[in-house]
Amino acid sequence: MENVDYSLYFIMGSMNVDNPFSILEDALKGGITCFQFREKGRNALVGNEKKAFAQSCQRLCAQYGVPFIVNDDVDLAIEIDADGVHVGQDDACATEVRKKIGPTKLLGVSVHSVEEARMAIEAGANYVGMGPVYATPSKADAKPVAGTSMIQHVANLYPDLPIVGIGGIATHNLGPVIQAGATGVSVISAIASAKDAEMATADLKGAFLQWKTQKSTVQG
Ligand SMILES: Cc1ncc(COP(=O)(O)OP(=O)(O)O)c(N)n1
Ligand SMILES: Cc1nc(C(=O)O)sc1CCOP(=O)(O)O
Ligand SMILES: [Mg+2]
Repeated sequence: MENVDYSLYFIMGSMNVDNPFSILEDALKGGITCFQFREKGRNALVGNEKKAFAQSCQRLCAQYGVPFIVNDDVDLAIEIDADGVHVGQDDACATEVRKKIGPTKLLGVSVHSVEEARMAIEAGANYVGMGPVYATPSKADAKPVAGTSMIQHVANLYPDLPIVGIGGIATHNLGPVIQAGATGVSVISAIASAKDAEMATADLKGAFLQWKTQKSTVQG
């Protein structure tokens, strides 16, 4: 899959939200550019229920031309022919995942250092996720807050590597993430916990475009 737009990357599962399917639909209407199906933790669906829900989200994403990426579960991603898979440092080995999914599916890898970024590139990652930039309410086992300095470091070293900032990102604090060199931002709660998910998505998109324009104007 080529020319993926990572600018506004929404992550969600069925846990902790009342109507995940309608939130996803609102997020798609509002303009998300990538979606990650992240079904894990307490109250997460398993087995056939998980697969059926994943497939309904996948069909919806396809209607909007938005890539559908599965978190952690490489076998599910292959079984339902998802557009890609995202793995962290404690998940399946990225090199092995690339071998399993083949050359065309998207591979995202969470990284926290230059060395992890280098290894992700070697493994054939299409993009990396870097966080938590800010404190996050959505991941109990998140690493300590990292800010934006490592994003800036990795972006300078690997200018062609798409970087998605993640963790506590919202409209009001998205600017420094883009200024540091991130290609896009990934969010859960800024959309999933919003009163109006479509409007929240449109606001995030507007803020992203504003900061991106400002960055390219300054860079010339
Ligand atoms: C885009 C993106 N970046 C980072 C992560 C975190 O992945 P991981 O460290 O494997 O943690 P879990 O999400 O699996 O709990 C991500 N999912 N997406
Ligand atoms: C899934 C995930 N991964 C993180 C990381 O730092 O790797 S932070 C995170 C949760 C992001 O949710 P919210 O936008 O609500 O903070
Ligand atoms: Mg993971």
